[in-house]
Amino acid sequence: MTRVKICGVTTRGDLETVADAGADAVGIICDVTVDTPREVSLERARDLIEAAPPFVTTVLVTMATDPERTIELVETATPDAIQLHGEVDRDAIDSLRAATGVTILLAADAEDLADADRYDDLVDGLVVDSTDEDGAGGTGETHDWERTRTAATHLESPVILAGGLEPDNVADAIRAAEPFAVDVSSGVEAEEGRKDPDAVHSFVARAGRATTVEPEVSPSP
Ligand SMILES: O=C(O)c1ccccc1NCC(=O)[C@H](O)[C@H](O)COP(=O)(O)O
Repeated sequence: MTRVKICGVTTRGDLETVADAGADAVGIICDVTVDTPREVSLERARDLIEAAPPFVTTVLVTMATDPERTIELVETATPDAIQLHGEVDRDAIDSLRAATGVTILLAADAEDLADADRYDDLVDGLVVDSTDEDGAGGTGETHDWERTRTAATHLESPVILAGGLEPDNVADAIRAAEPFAVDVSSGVEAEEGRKDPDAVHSFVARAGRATTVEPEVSPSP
């Protein structure tokens, strides 16, 4: 079963929608260097993370790279995991892990999977995404899912497929890339920064129904 993360939640109502739809994880975006309607303050991030029900993994998504700041984000907002975008050095990841023990996900540019190889031994998961020149996500752009599948065959870390996914393409993406999880942000929005409940439910249901294994055909009697 492919897991599902719904990213860019900004309100308690949308958090409820995501949990009701049966998503495995929710992403809350905080401290990014790009202008996005999905960014919330650290206080709001902490509030949303506290409000998340049990069994929904909370992921703080950030472009902060300085270890002191990432440690502060984790200690204040107390997410289950942190997702790092942008130029992050290995020592910064080591410091963050040593100080907090938090699960660490790293966004890797789907067009250049060198970072995925370089950080594979250091992180707990790799988000293969269509990032912009600053390393930000939320682009709404798809990439070559077959290439992600090929890369994933030699990566140790679980691969989370992101970038331009939506209810109508998520099942095809899962079949093509065979990821550990899928991640969506703009593809389930009603307007910038607000989720569309129907799209969230449909995305989770279609991801759940998608299978990477061909169904067995019973022999005819
Ligand atoms: O979504 C954003 O606006 C964003 C901004 C800066 C850094 C990361 C961001 N999103 C991270 C995610 O995990 C998104 O779900 C992922 O990039 C996929 O986005 P989309 O293509 O819109 O589904």
